[in-house]
Amino acid sequence: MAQRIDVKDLNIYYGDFRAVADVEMSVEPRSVTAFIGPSGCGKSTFLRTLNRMHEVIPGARVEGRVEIDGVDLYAPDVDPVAVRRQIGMVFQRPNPFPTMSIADNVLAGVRLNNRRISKGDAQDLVEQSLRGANLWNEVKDRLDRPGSGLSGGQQQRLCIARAIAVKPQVLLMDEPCSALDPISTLAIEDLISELKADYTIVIVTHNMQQAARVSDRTAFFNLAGQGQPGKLVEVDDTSVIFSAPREQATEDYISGRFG
Ligand SMILES: Nc1ncnc2c1ncn2[C@@H]1O[C@H](COP(=O)(O)OP(=O)(O)OP(=O)(O)O)[C@@H](O)[C@H]1O
Repeated sequence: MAQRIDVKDLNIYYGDFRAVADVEMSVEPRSVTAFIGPSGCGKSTFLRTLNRMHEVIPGARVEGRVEIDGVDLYAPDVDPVAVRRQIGMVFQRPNPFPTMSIADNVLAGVRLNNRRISKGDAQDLVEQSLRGANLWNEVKDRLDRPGSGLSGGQQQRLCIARAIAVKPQVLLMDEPCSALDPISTLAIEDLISELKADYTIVIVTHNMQQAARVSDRTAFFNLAGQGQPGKLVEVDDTSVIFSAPREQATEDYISGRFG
């Protein structure tokens, strides 16, 4: 299921404003890549171009290429809805459908995709996805209760279960732990490490320890100045970024000198 991502000469705009400039990078299948950098440097914007969510905003567009296993996501014959199905996204705040049951929350994406599914298959998929998200044991006796009755950390794992139920090839996570307590955060981090066996994962995080704990590769983004676009400064193995980065700006950021 996991796939490779190659980004080539990508420029990202909101109307006339170029928010991110000239990104070139690759993400290996079955790996976790963390995006780090100061606020406003374009990490979330860039993440959203990897499943064509960026262009949902009026006036927003990209130039350049994002290839998934060599296929350009932005080619004219590519259906953006199909792209968003292949490439799942988990957001900062857990966003289960509050009145929908836990089981129906897991199936929500599958149903939105108009996939017909028998009752038995649906039950299997609910179990498999909740197990995949390390949530099954906590909710198996209350699958018909509303998703909003879960704790924040459980809700976030429910959202991950919903994302993996559609069997995506890539999972994008935009600060998935920022609204969670430390125990739930560790649960999500463990889960990310397990999911890496099947998925290509990209995570935006403000938490440097988290980047160091969960990711194989880290990409550092920065702003050249006010009103300037964000740029990818360097991407390397996480151990290298945190011990011997090539760029002074990276060193300054990870050592807490700015950002
Ligand atoms: N919907 C939008 N319309 C116009 N400009 C936007 C929009 N969303 C973000 N921007 C701008 O794009 C730039 C990058 O923002 P983005 O949210 O991607 O940065 P970020 O690195 O993820 O920041 P943070 O760490 O604070 O979440 C910023 O200048 C921001 O103001």
